[in-house]
Amino acid sequence: MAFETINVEVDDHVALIKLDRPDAMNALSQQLVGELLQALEEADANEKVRCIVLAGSDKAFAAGADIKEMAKLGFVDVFNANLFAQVNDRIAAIRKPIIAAVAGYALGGGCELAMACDFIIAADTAKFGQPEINLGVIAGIGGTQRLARFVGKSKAMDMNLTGRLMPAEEAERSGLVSRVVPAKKLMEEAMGAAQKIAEKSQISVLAAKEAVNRSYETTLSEGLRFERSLFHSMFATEDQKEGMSAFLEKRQAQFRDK
Ligand SMILES: CCCCCCCCCCCCC[C@H](O)CC(=O)SCCNC(=O)CCNC(=O)[C@H](O)C(C)(C)COP(=O)(O)OP(=O)(O)OC[C@H]1O[C@@H](n2cnc3c(N)ncnc32)[C@H](O)[C@@H]1OP(=O)(O)O
Repeated sequence: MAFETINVEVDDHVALIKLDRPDAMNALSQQLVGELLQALEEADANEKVRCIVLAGSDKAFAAGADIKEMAKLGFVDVFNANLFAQVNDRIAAIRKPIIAAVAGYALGGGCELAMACDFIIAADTAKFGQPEINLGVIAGIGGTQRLARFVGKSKAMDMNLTGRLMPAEEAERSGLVSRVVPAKKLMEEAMGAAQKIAEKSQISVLAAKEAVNRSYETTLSEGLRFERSLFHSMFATEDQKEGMSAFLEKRQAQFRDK
C-alpha cells in the first residue's frame, strides 16, 4: 500500500520506515500514526524482514502529537475515542526488533515513540523531551511511565515538570539511548546495527527481545524464570547446534531457523 506520511524501504532483511511530514516536524497526526502502525505490522509479517529501523528527518524524529489536530478536541472526544489506547498494544505486539534512529527533536509523542522502540541510536543533534506541560496537558503514552523507568525519577520528573529538553549526550549518560554518533553517521550506524541483527539467529533475536522486554513487566525472580525457560528452549533449535558447532570448528555460523 502507498503511504502519504511515511516512506518504507525493504532491503537486505532490513525495513527502513521514515516519517515524512517535513512541514510539521514529523508531527504525529492520526493519519501518520495509522500508516506507521500498518507499516510496522507489514514489516513484522514480511518473512524477508529481520529488523526494522524507524527514522525521521535531520531536524526532527517527531515533534509529538499533532497539536493542530488535538487543539480542537475535548475530554468527551478523547475519552470516548479512547485516543491512542490501541497504539501501545499494536507496537508492543511487533515481534521483530525496532531500532529508533533519532536526529533533531524527539518531543512528546516523538520521545514516547522512540522509547517504545527496542533501542535508540541518537545523532549528536538529538534532543529528547516531554514538553506537554507547556500545552496544559501531560504526556499520554509513556512519557511519565517509560521515561521514569529508563532514566530514573529525578530526571523524568524534571523533564515532565519543566518541559526541558535532554541533549543526546545526557540521554546516553542517563540510559535513554544506547549510542550517540555524529549526525552524518546516524543512518550508517543504525542500518549497520540492523544488518548485524539480521545476520543472527532470527529465533534467538525474537526470544532475546521478548526476554528483555519482560524485565519491565515482572519481578526479578519471575523474569529469571522466564529467561531460563526461553534459554532452555533455544536448545531445541537448529541454530543452537549450528552456532555452537561453528564456534568449535572456527567458522562463521550459518543460521537457518526463521
Ligand atoms: C507506546 C507507543 C508510542 C507511540 C507514539 C506514537 C503515537 C502517539 C502520538 C500521540 C501521542 C499523544 C501523547 C503525547 O504525550 C502528547 C504530545 O505529544 S503533545 C505535543 C508535544 N510536542 C510539543 O509540544 C512540541 C511542539 N513543537 C515545538 O515546540 C517546536 O515546533 C519545535 C519542535 C521546538 C521546533 O521549533 P521551530 O524550529 O521554531 O519550528 P516551528 O515551531 O516553527 O515548527 C515548524 C512547523 O512545524 C509545526 N509543528 C511543530 N511541532 C508540531 C506539533 N507537535 N504538531 C503540529 N505541528 C507542529 C509548526 O506548527 C510549524 O508549522 P507552520 O507554523 O510552519 O505551519
